[in-house]
Order: sequence, then structure tokens, then C-alpha cells
Amino acid sequence: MKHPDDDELFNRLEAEMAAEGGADVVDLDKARAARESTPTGPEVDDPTAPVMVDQPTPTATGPGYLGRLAAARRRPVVPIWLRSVAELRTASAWVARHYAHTIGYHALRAPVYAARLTLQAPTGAARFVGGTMRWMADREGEPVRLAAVRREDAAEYLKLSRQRDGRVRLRTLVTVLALFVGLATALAIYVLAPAWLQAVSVSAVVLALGAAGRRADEPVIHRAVELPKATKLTSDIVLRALGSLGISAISQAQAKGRDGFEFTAPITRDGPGWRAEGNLPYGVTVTDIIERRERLASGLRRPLGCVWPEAVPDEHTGHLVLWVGDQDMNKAKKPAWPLAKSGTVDLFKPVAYGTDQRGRWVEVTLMYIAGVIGAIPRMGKTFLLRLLLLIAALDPRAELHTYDMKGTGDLDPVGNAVSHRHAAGDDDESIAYALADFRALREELRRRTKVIRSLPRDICPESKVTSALADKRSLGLHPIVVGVDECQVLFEHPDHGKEFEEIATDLVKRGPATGIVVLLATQRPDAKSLPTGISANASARWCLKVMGQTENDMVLGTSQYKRGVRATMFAWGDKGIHYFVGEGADARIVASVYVDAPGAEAIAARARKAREKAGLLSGYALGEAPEEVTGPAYDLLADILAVVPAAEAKVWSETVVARLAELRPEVYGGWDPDALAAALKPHGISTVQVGRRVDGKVVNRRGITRAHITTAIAERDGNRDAG
Ligand SMILES: Nc1ncnc2c1ncn2[C@@H]1O[C@H](COP(=O)(O)OP(=O)(O)OP(=O)(O)O)[C@@H](O)[C@H]1O
Repeated sequence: MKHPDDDELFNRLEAEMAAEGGADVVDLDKARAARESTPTGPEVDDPTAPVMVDQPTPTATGPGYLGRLAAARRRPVVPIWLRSVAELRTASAWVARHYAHTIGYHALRAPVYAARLTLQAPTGAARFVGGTMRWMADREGEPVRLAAVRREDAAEYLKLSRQRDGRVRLRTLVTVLALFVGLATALAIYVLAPAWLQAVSVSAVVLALGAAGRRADEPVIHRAVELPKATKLTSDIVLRALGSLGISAISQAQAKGRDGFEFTAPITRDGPGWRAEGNLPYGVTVTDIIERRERLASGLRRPLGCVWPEAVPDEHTGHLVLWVGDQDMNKAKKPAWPLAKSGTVDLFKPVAYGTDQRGRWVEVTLMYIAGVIGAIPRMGKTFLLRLLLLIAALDPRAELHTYDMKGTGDLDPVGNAVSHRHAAGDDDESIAYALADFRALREELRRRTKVIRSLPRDICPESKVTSALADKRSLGLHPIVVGVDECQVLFEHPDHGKEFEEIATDLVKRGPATGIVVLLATQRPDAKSLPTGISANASARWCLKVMGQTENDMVLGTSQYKRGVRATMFAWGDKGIHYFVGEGADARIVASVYVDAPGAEAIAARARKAREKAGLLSGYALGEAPEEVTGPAYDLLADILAVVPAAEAKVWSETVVARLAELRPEVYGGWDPDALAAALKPHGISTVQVGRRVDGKVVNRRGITRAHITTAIAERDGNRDAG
């Protein structure tokens, strides 16, 4: 492409050559044509020739129309806040409460307002009379008439006087008429109207005169509600704030009169705040902005808790979304938690446990995860763990194992009401109790993997526990939720630390598929308190305020700090506010629901009732010691032998389950032949075809061979003896 400067250069050369004299005479047009036709692209053989990397303009248009359409990001047709019934309901409730408050406020003060107006009525009356007289006398024209007098302009003055006379006559007439009408009306009301109408009329006149007599600096009616002065976010404010961050690329651009930020969408309302979106200058990343969040808040003149710069995961790293809330996130009123007062939970489905900056519910599905919670002390880690355990408690099927290694009793509301296993404190007794439970959990994990493997594919298509499978009590695949606060106490234990670590790692890795959920909270997230085998395999992460990059990445996952997911930016007052990285989802900032100890007790009591009703309360909550229940509560093989006498070599499964149900209805009630087959599989026993003569015909059904049971028992006992 020819550059416009080329002409200038050419002309200069030309002049220089001429100045040197003796130069050849050159045909300029020819030379120019020759120069322009010189190939400059890579096809030139000369290896030293420069290569043009930018295509000539016509071809450098980037992806075509279709390509751009394919990569386009569509904005939602209906905004998210309009799609959420809960959000709409919350907003409507707020508006209703606002007006109810305003009406109540003024209704209570109405007598005061009336008294004030009455007191002001004489002033108002005087003003009214004075104003009317001035109007009648056309006082507004006086300055003009006086000016005409000063100029001694007789013609003009005469014209103005004539106009004034006419006007005064007309206005006097109107006033006299109004006076008569007014007096007549007053007389009529006095003579004819009922007392109430008289009272209303007099009050109206007095109040109107009072209103006329009010003073500008003393309003009669005060404001019922001081609305927060959340100023509108404008592009100027955003640019001012970005310019104040001390990022040289932005400052330089702004010094040159450019914006230093390219808005890609209009600034819009988004929930209770404003959202600005755009591209930072080349080389500046969103993490640079997040790092300077405090300065940004200063530049925006907003409290820190209102200012939330975010990266967009599938955009380039310079694409900033800035959400500026009307209120500080930790002060903004949160919607009421639906589960606080009523309701139960299906752990296999998402459950709301907190709200994001925009006040929208954030949900978590507790099944199929292993989670870690990390934070510096006093930021709300224990409260968050307790909240998640309360959610688990509200699914009556879930078996809870709760460990409060800090020993302050924060988990007692859950533990005492519903936990199958519960201990508080780091004394030897609690450690031994926890160790026995962890060992039992490992056995349970193994049993579960076997049961799952033995299940037919159509019942268990994904080789993991489903809600339907968890419902089948006979399979024993109900959710188990293990919550440990201050888990470093276990992993750093001088004698059993290694074993705890091994079992916990196993539970974290294989537990989720078998319905075992482990939630570990620690205030010191480092490799010792949160072994890497665990932190690397946890699929859910909750990180409240931490102090440095290492802790941040330990809890949230490798490189999260670099990607701008920084729990270090939370302020000291941001209690309960954390980054949540769910299964496969991007990090979100969440303020968890605040449930204090009495609230937790009330919810746990509700959970206990639901369990009692379903007959699912067990272990610690029932006051049972672990020894009594650590072994299997029943021995299936022995029970089968008990109901199948030696005389019956082969029995139909349906007969066996019927007899078993009679023997122990609480265990075998509801078993069907399939459940029996599944329960026998882990023992290496499969059902066989058993033919029986019914009404003279042979009927074949699945059944068991008694000899298989006796052999399995002999084998098991032999092994046990050998062990
Ligand atoms: N979601 C929340 N919203 C508001 N405040 C909260 C929230 N969660 C916790 N807090 C407040 O933070 C305080 C500390 O909470 P918590 O005891 O859970 O901290 P912690 O991190 O477990 O502390 P420690 O490390 O000492 O055990 C609580 O007393 C509570 O008042």
C-alpha cells in the first residue's frame, strides 16, 4: 500500500538531487511507477527483504459475517432478574413494605401536621390577602412603569398606565365576584350544610391557608424514608476510577485525551447495582484491577463492599465486568432463606445456601462432591460448615458424621439432634472415636463400591448412587455426609495423622460416587493441614478471606490467584463472604446465609422430627454408643439360614424375602427378590433358577440354594478366624 508520506519523501529526495547538481535527469513519473510496482511481499527472492505481516486492508477484515455470528455472544432476551420469581417476589415485597412504612409514618404524624398547618394559617391568610391585593393593583407591572417615568418617556408611560387601568378594573371585578361567590358559598354551607361538611370545609380552608403560610426552611411534612444516595454509575465515573488506579497504560491513554477503557455495552442496572463492561488497554488484565480494588472503590467514591470487578471466564483477560452495588454486600439486606422456617432437602438436587452480590440465590448440590472450606480465623468458616451440614440434615436419608475438632460446640446443634456420629474437642477420646468412625467409613466405602458394581446397569447406569438408589434402604446407599471443622487436628495428629489422611484421601477420591460426602474446614490451609491428595481432589471449594496466594490456591485450586480469583481481596468485615468454586463451575462470590446457634438448633430440631417420622434417626443422636452399631446391624446370611430350614435345599427368593420381612420387619420390610439378589452379590452368592411344582405344573423362578449360604458363612467365619 502506498503511504501518503511517500510522496513527501520522494519530493524531498528529488529536491536534494537537484540541489547536488550534476545529477541525472530523472523522469519522476516513471520512477514513481517503477517504485510502486516493486514487489514487497514474501514472494521476493531476496532473503533480507522485509516481510509484510499485515495484509493489505481489503483482505484484513478478520472472520467473515458467518464467522462473527457464530462467535457472537447473545445477551439474554429476558433479563435474568425478570426470570427469577424469587427475585421478583423479593423486589415486590420491598416496594410494598416501603409504601406501607411511608403511609404508616405519615398517618401517625397527621395530627402534628394538622396542628402545624393551623398555626401557620394566619400567616397564610395574611399572605393570601396581600397577594390578592398586589394582583389586583397590578404590582408586577410597576417596575416597567417606573422605568418609563425615569426615562421621561411620556408616550410609553401613557400606554402602560392605560393598560394598567384596564387590568385593575378587570381584576377588581373578578375579585369582587369571587368574594361574593365565596361569601355566598360560606353562608350556604353555614346555613344548609350538615355539620361534617362544615367541619371539612373549614378544615380545608384552614389547611390550605396553612400550606400558603409555610416557610421554605421549615417543611411541615418530613421524609419517612431516607433513600440511600446511590449515585448513578456513569462512564465518566468509571473512567475517573480506572484512571486513579496508577496503571500506566490507562493513565497515559487518558493523558493523551483518550478513554483508556473501551465500553462494550451500555452501563445498565443489574440487580441492586450497576454493571459496566468493556475492554482494558492492551496488556492490562482484569487481575490488575482486582488487585487494586480498594483504589478502585476510592476512585468510584463507593464503599469497598459495593465494588466488584470480575473477569469473564471465556473472554480475553482484559475484558472487565465491573459491578457496583447500591449497598455494601455485607450490609445489604438478604432475602429470607427458604429453608429457615420449613421444608426438607433432596441432597441430589441443588439447594440455595447463599446469595451473590446481586442478591440472587446461589445453589449447591452436596451429592457427588468432596469439599474444602478455608479461611483465616473468625471469618465464618464454622458457620458455613454448619450451614452445609444443616442442609444435609434436612434430607432425612442423610447420615451425618460431625466433628468439631475446635471443641467449642459450634456443631453441637447439628450433632446432638441428628448426627449418626458426633464428637467435639481434640482430646484422645474424641480422636479415638473419630478414628474408629473413619475406619468404619472406609469399610462402608468398600462395601458400597461392591454393591454398586453388583447392581444391574439399568438400575445403576452411571455406576454411582442416585436418589432412587439412596431410597432403597435395603441397599444401604443413603447419603453419608462427614463434616470436620479444623480438620488439621486430625491430619497433624502425631500417632494417627497418616491414617486419617489416608482414609480421608480415599473418601474424597472415591466417596462422591458412592454417596459419601466429605466436607473439611480448616483455618490454616497449607500442605500439612490440608494434604495435597485431598485439596487436589476436592470438587467443591469455599474460600473466605485468606492472607496470601498460597492459601488462596490451596483452597480454590491451582492458578486461581493468577486468574483473578482472589479471596485475599475480601475485607475484614466480609464475614461469611467467600469464593465458591463448584463442580465444574466458575468461581462465584457468595455471601452465605447467616444462621446463628439458636437458628441452627431450630432447623436441626425440624430435621430430627423428619427423621423420627421416617424412622431414620440413628447413632449418636439416639444416644447410642458407636460400639453397639459399628458392626452390621444384622447378619443377612445367618438370617437366611434362620428362615430356611435344612430340609429346604432350594427356595424361591420371594419366599425368602417374605420370611425375612417377618423375622426383622425393620430391616427387610419392603425387600423384593432383586434387593435380595443385590444384597447377596457382595457375599459371592448369586441366585439360581428354582423349579417348583404348582398345581401340577413346574414353575421356574429365581431363588437361593441353602448350601451356598452355609458355604459362604463357613468361608467368612474361616477367614475371620484366620484373621
Ligand atoms: N454468613 C455470615 N454472615 C454474617 N456474619 C457471619 C456469617 N458467618 C459468620 N459470621 C460471623 O462471623 C463470626 C465468626 O464466624 P465463625 O465462628 O464461623 O468463624 P471461624 O472462621 O470458624 O472462626 P475460627 O477460625 O475461630 O473457628 C461469627 O460469630 C458470626 O457472627
